Parts: sequence; C-alpha cells; structure tokens
Amino acid sequence: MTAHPAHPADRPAAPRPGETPEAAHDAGVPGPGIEAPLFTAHLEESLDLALRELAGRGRILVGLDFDGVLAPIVLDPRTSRMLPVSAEAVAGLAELPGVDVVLVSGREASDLVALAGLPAGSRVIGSHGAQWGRVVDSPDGGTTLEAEPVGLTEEQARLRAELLRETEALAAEVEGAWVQAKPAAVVLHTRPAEREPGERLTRRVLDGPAAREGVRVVVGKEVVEMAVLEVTKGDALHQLRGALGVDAVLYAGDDTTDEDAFAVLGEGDVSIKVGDGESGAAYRVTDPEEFSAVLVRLLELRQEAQDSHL
Ligand SMILES: O=P(O)(O)OC[C@H]1O[C@H](O[C@H]2O[C@H](CO)[C@@H](O)[C@H](O)[C@H]2O)[C@H](O)[C@@H](O)[C@@H]1O
Repeated sequence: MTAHPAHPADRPAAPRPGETPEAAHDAGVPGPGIEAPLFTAHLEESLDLALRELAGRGRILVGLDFDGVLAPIVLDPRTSRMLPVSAEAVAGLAELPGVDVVLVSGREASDLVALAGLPAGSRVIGSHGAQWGRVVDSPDGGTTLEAEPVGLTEEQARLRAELLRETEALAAEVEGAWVQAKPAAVVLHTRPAEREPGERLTRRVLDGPAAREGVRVVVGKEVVEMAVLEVTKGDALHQLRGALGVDAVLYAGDDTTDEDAFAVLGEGDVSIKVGDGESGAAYRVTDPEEFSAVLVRLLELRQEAQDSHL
C-alpha cells in the first residue's frame, strides 16, 4: 500500500511515479508492545519524513476522527469498531510523555468512549465540537467519561425537536433510512436505503428541515447532519491546541467535516485525508487499514525520539 499526498484538486490514488520499495519505509513494523499488523504498508517518503519531524517535537497533539479513520465505515454505526492495530497504537501514543490524544467526531462523546475503549487521559470532542470530555479512571477499576453536558437555549432545543419530528416523518417514507437524535443535532442516515430513494430523500431533507434558519448543515458520507449549534471540528481543534500549548498537531479525517480541522493546521503540523474525495489535507492514505500503519509508525518514531533524549 502507498500513501499519497492529498491536494485540493484531489490527486488520484495511484502510486507515486518512480517510487521504489527502497524509498518507502516499512511502516508495518510494529513498535514495542504492538502485535504485527496483518499487512505491510509502505508509507510515502514525504509522509514518513513529516511523521519523523512531528515525533521529534516537544509536545504534540494527535487528533483523530473516528468513523472512516480508526473504524471502517459500516452499515450500522452501533456495530463500528476500531481496527485492533489502531486501538493499540492509539493507546500506546496516549501513554507516551508529551503526547495528547483526542478523538474528534460527529458522534456523541459517550458513544465515542464506549466504542473506542480509550485509555485514561485521552480526550474526546464529540458532536463536531459541541461536547468536550476526558477519559478518567473510575472507582471500579475501569474508565469513564468526564464531560460537560451540551447546553442548548430554549429556542435551540425547540428547533432540534422540530428538526427531529420533520426529518423522521420524511425518513419514514423510505425503507432503510433512519434518523439519529444527538444532543445538538439531528442526523439523517441513508446508507441502508436504496441509492435513488436515498438521494431523493436527502434532497427533500435539504430543501425542508435543513433549510430552516439557525440550522448548520453538513452533508457527509450518506448522512445529513443538521446542528443547532455553530460549532466546527476546526474551531474545537484550534481551541484545544491553544489550551494545551502543543508544539505541533497531527489530524486525520475522512469526511467533509474534517476539512474544517485541516484548515486550521499550519507549518509543522501534519494533516492526513483517509480515503477518496477532495481535500485540503497535505497527505492521503487509502483507508483505515493503511492509516493504522501511520499510527504504528508515529508511535515507533516517538519512542525512538524519546529514547534518543535519554
Ligand atoms: O466525525 P466522524 O467520527 O466521522 O462521525 C461522522 C458520523 O459518523 C457516523 O456515520 C458514519 O459512519 C457510520 C458507521 O460506519 C455509517 O453508517 C454512516 O453512513 C457514516 O456517515 C455516525 O453515525 C454519525 O453520527 C457521525 O456524525
């Protein structure tokens, strides 16, 4: 597998001209404590170099989208699971000194924590930036989420209730389509529906409830998110990096909402688009499997950088 630079013009997912196996680094080599991935990925040299530079910085923030990045896309979001290699690499990174890990997702923070099994100390930003939380040790020996509830004004709560009612009424007409209620948003899911009825339904929802004043609309992968709060993953990531005072950030995402996060990154940061589609990210990998090799490589490089400072 090969990682490719992403570009606003959406470069095709083909091997780099002239790339040789010698030029590529074996990113499938596991770091200490990580079992060998079932595949060997060759990260593009420029991505490998960027990861090496990032790993050598003082304090770093690793920001990760969940669906389509850590967990492959599936029909039913309740059955999503992180790839085991990614889960181990994320846990390993979270335990290293000077590394902050944050999951940044459209999902609810509690949902993320339940699905991701993150170690204590990890952070979560759910609902596209509306919910901030932290995984902490719980008295029973496990972990739990510590998070502020999402606060809506009366007007926002009313709008959310109306969006839910209207969207559910429209979705009921299309087999397979369903509606997810989130603390600050309503989401239409069309992945399980037939393609044409699903697309017609998406248009009806965009022209109907989504067009209401005060609704922030994001069209993602077979989803239409209608939020009643003005938040973005980019604002949240920017705010968190400032609060932590980190020296550099890695952010990886696969969907439209992740573009806001890529946009707030700068020199010395690393942005990675996972999968197809236009992107402002600097690098691209093909899928969550290939991205797991990026995480393993970052873990390995950070451990190396740490050892060399001993
Ligand atoms: O920001 P993300 O972590 O990427 O979350 C965005 C949405 O992800 C989920 O939906 C997506 O993944 C589902 C499971 O693979 C898939 O069935 C759906 O079609 C995808 O759009 C989640 O269900 C949404 O709530 C998130 O907003």
